[in-house]
Amino acid sequence: MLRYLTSGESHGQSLISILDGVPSNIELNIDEINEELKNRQSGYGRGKRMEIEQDTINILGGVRGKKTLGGPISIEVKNKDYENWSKYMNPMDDVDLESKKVSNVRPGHADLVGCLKYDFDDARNVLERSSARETASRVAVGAICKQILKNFDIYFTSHVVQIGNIKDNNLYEFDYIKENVDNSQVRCVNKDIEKDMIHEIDKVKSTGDTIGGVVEIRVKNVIPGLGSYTHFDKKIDGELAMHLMGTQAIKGVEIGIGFDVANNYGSKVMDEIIYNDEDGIRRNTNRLGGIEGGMTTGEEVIIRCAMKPIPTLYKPLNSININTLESYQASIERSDNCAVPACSVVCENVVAFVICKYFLDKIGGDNLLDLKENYNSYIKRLGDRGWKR
Ligand SMILES: Cc1cc2nc3c(=O)[nH]c(=O)nc-3n(C[C@H](O)[C@H](O)[C@H](O)COP(=O)(O)O)c2cc1C
Ligand SMILES: C=C(O[C@@H]1CC(C(=O)O)=C[C@@H](OP(=O)(O)O)[C@H]1O)C(=O)O
Repeated sequence: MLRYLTSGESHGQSLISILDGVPSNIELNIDEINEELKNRQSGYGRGKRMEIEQDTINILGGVRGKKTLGGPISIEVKNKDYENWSKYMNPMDDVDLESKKVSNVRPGHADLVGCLKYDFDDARNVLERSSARETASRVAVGAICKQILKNFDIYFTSHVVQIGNIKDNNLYEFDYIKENVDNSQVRCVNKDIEKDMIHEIDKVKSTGDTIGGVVEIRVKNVIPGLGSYTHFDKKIDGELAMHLMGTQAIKGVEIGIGFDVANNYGSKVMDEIIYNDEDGIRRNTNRLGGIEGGMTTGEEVIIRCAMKPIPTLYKPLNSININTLESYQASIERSDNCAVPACSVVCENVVAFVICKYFLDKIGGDNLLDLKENYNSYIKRLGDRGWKR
């Protein structure tokens, strides 16, 4: 079973992930993984921290000569900012616990409940781990998963479809999205709407406020039958939602038309099934986003995620000092103003992990050769039943 763990604090030495369950002989392209990390850092609205970090991975185990060995892969992303934080963050030396202490807890963050639950008088002990810095690890893991799936022509893309109330309601082809997202901007493929989004981010920033939005993730060439209807914890939509909701600041996940299923009649929600000799079994529409009964249908997987506005405001919100219980304004050091574009890259890679996990579960194989043979035999069997790739 494909699984991973991440470890590390936002201003600690490194972020570490261990990805276990990758078959052997998968060739890894480090530049492509680093490109994903760069994209996560680049979006419009990011704060000063991104000027310090230049995320790249260092593979510490599980790979030899650019090919996976079948064992756990350990991945390091160094925090450059550690140089500025070592006297507060060193794990095994005495550290300065006072001068960077966070007592004025921030609404919308894990600060308050984290301090109560883990018995801390310093919210730094909470925020270091709850920080979305951890998403760099998830992107590194997802980027490796993408490289596994590339061997089977399964591809991923994502774009920003909403910033605040500015929406891009158009439906685009997968390749059009891939070619037109600009990582240095908002990752909205419609350039006119993107300008409005940038204007909106700037406007909100000038008032000391923050803004959220919606990202869409697409997966192309997924085979039918990833996931299962047989038990709730085998449903792939459930697992996608868990991993995406487990991403910092994601407050809603929709598959296909999502909440709109409730506004429409059944005839406008279901995707009718058709067959012709040339294309095999197909759908004219894909409103249910490529998942039925907890399984992929073979149509494109379409997922949307709502990201809340960044909780740290330059116009600070009212809160309390966790130790004196006096009223204060929430602490602020520095912060992103809008991280929706970054979140699009994160969610895309989070989805890549889940799709890869279910793909390996369905197809099986300790090495790339076995995987390919099993895959071909499944595709052939589906072909005999009328489904064509
Ligand atoms: C890519 C990304 C960047 C983020 N940057 C910041 C930030 O700079 N400042 C901040 O206060 N929150 C930021 N957040 C959001 C917080 O990490 C998140 O809201 C917080 O950990 C509480 O978790 P929750 O929103 O899931 O409840 C970011 C989230 C993501 C996904
Ligand atoms: C470091 C990253 O994002 C951070 C996520 C984050 C938060 O509270 O979630 C707060 C900020 O951290 P800092 O206070 O160090 O500037 C962001 O920069 C990153 O995405 O790599």
